[in-house]
Amino acid sequence: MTKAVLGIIGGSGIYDLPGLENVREERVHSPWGEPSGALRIGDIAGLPVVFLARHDKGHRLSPSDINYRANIDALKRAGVTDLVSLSACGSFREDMPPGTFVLVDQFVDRTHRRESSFFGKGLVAHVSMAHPVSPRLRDRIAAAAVAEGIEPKIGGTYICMEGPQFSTYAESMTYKQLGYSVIGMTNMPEAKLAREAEICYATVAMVTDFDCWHPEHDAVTVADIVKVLLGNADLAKRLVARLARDFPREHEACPIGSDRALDNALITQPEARDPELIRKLDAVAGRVLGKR
Ligand SMILES: CSC[C@H]1O[C@H](OP(=O)(O)O)[C@H](O)[C@@H]1O
Ligand SMILES: Nc1ncnc2[nH]cnc12
Repeated sequence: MTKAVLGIIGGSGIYDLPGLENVREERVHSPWGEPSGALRIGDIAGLPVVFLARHDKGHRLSPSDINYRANIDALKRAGVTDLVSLSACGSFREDMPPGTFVLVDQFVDRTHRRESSFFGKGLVAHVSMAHPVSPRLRDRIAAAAVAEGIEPKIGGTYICMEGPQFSTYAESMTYKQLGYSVIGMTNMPEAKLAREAEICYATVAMVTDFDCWHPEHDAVTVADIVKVLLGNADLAKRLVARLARDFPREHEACPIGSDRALDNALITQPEARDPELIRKLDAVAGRVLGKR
């Protein structure tokens, strides 16, 4: 049996988790570089919870500057089994106006200047991303949301753009016509890396705006986003408190195998593996490399 440890990545507007008790700050040194900031490690109602502010305190880091590999590696080292991403996003759907919490089930990755894998030369691995969100974790988030009086939208596609500029009108119209639901700048490669690290991952995409496609709304600005963000952030913190209270204390096996994603993913023969890369993978792939 593995002990459940809930990880929370706070996005824009979420730089702290007030309900966290017995907190200690830990600066984890990762072989993948510097995480966004110190981990805040504590518990909520007895459940171990680890919080990381994606953009760091004061929103110091832009989406392209975040070291996603170091963040996921640090969370893995802290024992995180289940990871919830709290993320601001724009919406392409009338039925998902600002204030809506969308529990997305798909991602499209349009980022192009980020390290997106722990693997590569010296140890090649191909994990499945067909179903990037862990359904059981998402169901638990949905139940916690409902218990807090939030009516989440279940399912949707989050397109991740590079940013930091918002989309052009033509891009926004294209994404809408392609049937995507929401847009943000951070959940990729985060979700890919969580999968490689065998951490169950789910996103609460909190709508702050209609991007720029909507004929009756002005193009998005940071000032508008911040206004909506603060309300969303308060609700998100309540959601997390409820989720933690009701979370099982033993990690539940993921029905789609997110927590065993490396079982059939490594293709490089043992004799062709790079010992230096294997060393760096001690946390992420320790289960299959025999390091943990
Ligand atoms: C402040 S608006 C744009 C910014 O907000 C979102 O961040 P996060 O996903 O960390 O909540 C979006 O992805 C952009 O980084
Ligand atoms: N419209 C938008 N585009 C990209 N990221 C966002 N984050 C919040 N709103 C966004």
